Amino acid sequence: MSEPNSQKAFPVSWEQFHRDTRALTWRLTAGTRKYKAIVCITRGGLVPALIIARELNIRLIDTICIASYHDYKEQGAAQVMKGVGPELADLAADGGSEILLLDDLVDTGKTARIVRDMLPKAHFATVYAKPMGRPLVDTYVTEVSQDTWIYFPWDMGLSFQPPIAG
Ligand SMILES: O=P(O)(O)OC[C@H]1O[C@H](OP(=O)(O)OP(=O)(O)O)[C@H](O)[C@@H]1O
Ligand SMILES: O=c1[nH]c(=O)c2nc[nH]c2[nH]1
Ligand SMILES: [Mg+2]
Repeated sequence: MSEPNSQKAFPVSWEQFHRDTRALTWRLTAGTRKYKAIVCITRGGLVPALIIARELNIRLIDTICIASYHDYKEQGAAQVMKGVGPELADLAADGGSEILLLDDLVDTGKTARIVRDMLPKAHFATVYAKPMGRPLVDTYVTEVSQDTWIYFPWDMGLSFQPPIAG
């Protein structure tokens, strides 16, 4: 879903994102699965990848680079610009059972579907999830409604807020 159609705003600070991503890591460690590598979906997945790699002491990190083209009303075609690199070929060979796949959020599930097709056995985790994409995610922290736009700290800056009473 693209921003102009959304009615509710869910702004996230750096501190909150860090806290929520740590909470995601706790959830991931509750299971018995161990990961040898992280694959993050650029660009939004780069930030949770840093935080989770630090917490889980994972140093093998790769990207899947996807560009989505948005028009005014809805998300357009998505193009995979880069898949997993040759260094991860062995880990990807069985579908990625020892790979942790990360993104900042799942919305319509379009991006998730592409990466799940590429690594069907990887564990796919996001910090936030909207209902349409939620069934495609193995672990997430916070669900927001489909008509909510999540504002990430890297997209925002400090600005004047008009008084609520006008
Ligand atoms: O479930 P979907 O509807 O596919 O939406 C979720 C994707 O959209 C955002 O990325 P975006 O394509 O905006 O690119 P970015 O990560 O480079 O900001 C977000 O980071 C997810 O990757
Ligand atoms: O910053 C963003 N917030 C969102 O809610 C969203 N959904 C898809 N892509 C998104 N990007
Ligand atoms: Mg993204």
